Amino acid sequence: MIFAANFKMNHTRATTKAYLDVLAQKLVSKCSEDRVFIFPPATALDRYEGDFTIGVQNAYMAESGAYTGEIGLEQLEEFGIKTILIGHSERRDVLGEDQALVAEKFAYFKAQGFEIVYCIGEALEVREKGDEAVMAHLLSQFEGIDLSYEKLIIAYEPIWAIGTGRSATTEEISSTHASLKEHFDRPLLYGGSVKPENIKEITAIDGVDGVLVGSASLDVERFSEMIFA
Ligand SMILES: O=C[C@H](O)COP(=O)(O)O
Repeated sequence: MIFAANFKMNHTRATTKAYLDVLAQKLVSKCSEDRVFIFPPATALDRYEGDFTIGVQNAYMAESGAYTGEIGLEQLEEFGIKTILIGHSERRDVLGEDQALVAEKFAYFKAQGFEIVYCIGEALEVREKGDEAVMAHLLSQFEGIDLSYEKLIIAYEPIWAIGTGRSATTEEISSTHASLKEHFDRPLLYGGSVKPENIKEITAIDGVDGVLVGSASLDVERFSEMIFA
């Protein structure tokens, strides 16, 4: 099982270090088959000791250059970062990344051999149109994406479940994951209001290979509770 924490724009360099010091101790007794990813804010990127992988939430598709405000390969290499989130709904809807840009980022970091957690998800108005509309939308988010890439992990995150405290139902997760898995043979995570109270139910669903957690990952005790649930 994969447990991924996306801090988004939360935590500082100091609080991330304190968090990871505690997490590293807890993960000494982690199940060997499980993997833990932490995506902290860019200011907290560093080399840390512990049985987890540090990933970057976003980066520009270049080694370095005149890209004000961005970080690229040169900055990631300083800390040995080789894992990246791409296509998160907040990058798409809040920061305005269209499918063409998301696919360009994917191609660049794939070429650099990065492990990529690629995010897809539909808005409530799409969900309300039914399963066919949901799948049509989700599959459109694979345009330009190599689904056979061996370092690809996919995260299905219904936008209407992100940060709302209301996750998708077991049936919604099960049916959507089953339909998605007809299109690729890669690990598929669920994200959207995952928390200690629902982690067991969600990770027990066939077709769920792990979770991508936002809000409930910000506290190391709650995130650890999910890993050891
Ligand atoms: O990347 C994480 C997802 O956006 C889920 O966030 P959430 O757990 O706060 O709903």
